[in-house]
Amino acid sequence: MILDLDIGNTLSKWRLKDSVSSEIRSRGAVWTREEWRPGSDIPDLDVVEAVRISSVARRAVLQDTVALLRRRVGVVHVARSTREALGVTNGYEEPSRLGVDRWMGTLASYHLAGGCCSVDCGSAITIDFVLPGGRHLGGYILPGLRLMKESLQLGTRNVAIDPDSEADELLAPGKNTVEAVNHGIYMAAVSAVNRVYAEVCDREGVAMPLLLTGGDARVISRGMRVPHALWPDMVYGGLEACFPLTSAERAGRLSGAPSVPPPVALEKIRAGLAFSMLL
Ligand SMILES: Nc1ncnc2c1ncn2[C@@H]1O[C@H](COP(=O)(O)OP(=O)(O)OP(=O)(O)O)[C@@H](O)[C@H]1O
Ligand SMILES: CC(C)(CO)[C@@H](O)C(=O)NCCC(=O)O
Ligand SMILES: [K+]
Repeated sequence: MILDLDIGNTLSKWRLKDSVSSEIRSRGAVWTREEWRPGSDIPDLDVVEAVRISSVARRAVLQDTVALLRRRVGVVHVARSTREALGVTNGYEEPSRLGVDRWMGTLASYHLAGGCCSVDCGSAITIDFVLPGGRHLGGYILPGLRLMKESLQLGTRNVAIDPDSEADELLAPGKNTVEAVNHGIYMAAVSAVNRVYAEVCDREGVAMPLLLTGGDARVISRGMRVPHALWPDMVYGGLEACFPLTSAERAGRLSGAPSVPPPVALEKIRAGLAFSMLL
C-alpha cells in the first residue's frame, strides 16, 4: 500500500492506495497536531510500502512525522516547491516559498488540462495560474470561508454553510446574523474567484480551464459562473505525478482526475468583465 499525506494547517488528510491496482482503499482526516499516532491517526504502517507527503504545517510537525515514518517505512517522499517541475516553471521570486499544496495542485492541474487556473478552497482559498506552455504566474491567497467567519467574532462560528444550499439562496440578503454572515462570506469568496479568473484570463489573453479542490470546493462551485471541474484529490494528484509508483501513475493516469470542460471563449469572459465595470 501507498500512504499519501496532505498535511494542512488545520486538517491532515490521508489516503491508502493499492500499489498494484491503483485503487484507493481508505481515507481519513485528523486535526493537524504535533505528534502522530499510527493506528488511531493514520493507518497501521505495517501494510505501507511507501509514503508521499505534502505538508504546509510547521516545520517541526513535518520533521517529526518524517522521522516516525522513516523508522517504519522503506520509501518516504516529501514534496517540495521547486523552480521547475513537470514542465511548469514556478512563478514565485523564491520558488521554495510557494505553499507546496499549491505547487502540487498546480502541477496536477497542468498535467491534466495544460494551461489552467487551479483553486484550493480550504482554510485559505488559493488561486494559481499556469499559462499554456507551463509558465506559472503566481497567484492569490485569501481567507477561506471558516476563517472569514471566525474573524468576525459574531458568535456564528459554529453555524456552517450547508454545502447543499443553492448558490442563489446563499447570495441573497441575510435576514438574521447567521444568514448575513454566511451569505456575506460566500459572496466574498465566490465574487473573488469569479473576478480573479476573468481578470487574469483577460490580462493574459487566454481562456484557461478551471479546476477546484478543497473542503469548500463543492459549495463554491455552485456560485461559479464559468465551466470548471471539481477534483477532490488534486493535491494527491501532484504527489502521484511527482513520485509515480503504480503502473497507472507511470502511465500518467492520476486518481480521480475529472474530465475538464473547455473554457468559455475569451470574448465572453471579456464581455462579462466589461459588463461588471459598467455597473
Ligand atoms: N470536518 C471539517 N473540519 C474542518 N473544516 C471542514 C470540515 N468539513 C468541511 N470543512 C470546510 O473545509 C474547509 C477546510 O478545507 P480543507 O479541508 O481543504 O482545508 P485545508 O486547506 O486542507 O486546511 P489546511 O490546509 O489549513 O489544514 C473549511 O473552511 C471548512 O469550511
Ligand atoms: C496558503 C496556504 C496556507 C494554503 O494551504 C499554504 O499554501 C501556505 O502555507 N503557503 C505558503 C505561502 C505562499 O504560498 O505564498
Ligand atoms: K490545503
